[in-house]
Amino acid sequence: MEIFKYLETYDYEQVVFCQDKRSGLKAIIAIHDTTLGPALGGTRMWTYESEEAAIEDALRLARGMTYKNAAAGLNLGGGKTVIIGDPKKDKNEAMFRAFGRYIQGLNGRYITAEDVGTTVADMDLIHEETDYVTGISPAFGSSGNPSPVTAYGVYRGMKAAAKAAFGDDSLEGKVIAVQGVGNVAYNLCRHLHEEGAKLIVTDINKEAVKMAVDEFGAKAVDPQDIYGVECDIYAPCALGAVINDATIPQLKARVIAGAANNQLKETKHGDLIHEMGIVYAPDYVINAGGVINVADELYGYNRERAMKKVELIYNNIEKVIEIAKRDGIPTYRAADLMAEERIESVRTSTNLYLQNGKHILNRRR
Ligand SMILES: NC(=O)C1=CN([C@@H]2O[C@H](COP(=O)(O)OP(=O)(O)OC[C@H]3O[C@@H](n4cnc5c(N)ncnc54)[C@H](O)[C@@H]3O)[C@@H](O)[C@H]2O)C=CC1
Ligand SMILES: O=C(O)CCC(=O)C(=O)O
Repeated sequence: MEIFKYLETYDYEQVVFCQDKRSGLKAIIAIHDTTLGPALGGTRMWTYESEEAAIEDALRLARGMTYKNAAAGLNLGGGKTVIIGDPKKDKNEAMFRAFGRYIQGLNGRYITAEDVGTTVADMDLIHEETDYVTGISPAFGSSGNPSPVTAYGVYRGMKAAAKAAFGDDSLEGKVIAVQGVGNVAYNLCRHLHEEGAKLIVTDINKEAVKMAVDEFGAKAVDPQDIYGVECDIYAPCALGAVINDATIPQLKARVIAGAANNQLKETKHGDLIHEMGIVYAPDYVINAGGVINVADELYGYNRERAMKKVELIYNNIEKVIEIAKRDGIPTYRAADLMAEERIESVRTSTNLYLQNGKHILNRRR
């Protein structure tokens, strides 16, 4: 990988490699863009096939956070961390504390939170060493696990996408194929079940599937079969790149709306599903509930205020669909335009010199 060429192409600011051999920490912090404010994005712990795959994931996810935070109207830039390792076997206190010290060393340029493979308990350990962490225990006056809030945002966004496809935002009786029944999707399934949707689920974790079958009357299918099931809505809620050359020909859904980050393998796949008339709720717009929730901690966490902002994901998805219709472009492109326009407008206003400008974290202390 020609790293500087890649950084230049997508305009990344900074990449930090963190190594601590006593605890086994191997982490990559990627900071994409801090025009709007400090880079906020979670920490993913995963067993990567190669170091290159880990770097690529960190970079892609960090850039996604720039767009997610901008589109959600947050005064935050985009960043993300990946820790290379097995979240079931390789975690220890020293690892997260060492990682916390690396974050502290960035002096507020990057703020972390949970992502796949990390938990509130891990954030609490990071918090021993740095202020620049969100999603810590409610006992610290914090917001806790962001997943249920992300799920609520996905549910709201799915309704807006359903309205565009079916003329009505009710999900009652709709058949919804949910891929991955993890922290977010379990909570999403609960909302969908409560509204009377019929669920088809899959997961590589059999216990997760069993829970959805037992609690929500879901029908279970094997992981490779989820793409081709007869359904109204496909909700990708596991890992990324699931909308690709191999899966698109199998899809029967009229709507794609799910929690996973980086759902499109490449932008051409966003063009393809647009041509097929599928209403795609762009991943980083619909799954912003978690970051909206953790970002509220920077103002002194208020659950009610955070949930009100998350409700607006419905309106944001409607807005993206409107821009797409107006300009005759796919929704993923409309979302990018919305985010890019906001970043550019703020970049222009920050040209004005201001001594000791107001900093978002000042409000927290
Ligand atoms: N947790 C949050 O608040 C947020 C999560 N996201 C994204 O949403 C997605 C899900 O996140 P979480 O629920 O927190 O993660 P999770 O790790 O709790 O759940 C993911 C689930 O997907 C399953 N899975 C993995 N590979 C699979 C495959 N090939 N087929 C079927 N199932 C598979 C796993 O067994 C697991 O149950 C991720 O892409 C994450 O980045 C995005 C925004 C916020
Ligand atoms: O929701 C979170 O835990 C933090 C933000 C984030 O990393 C994400 O939205 O992917």
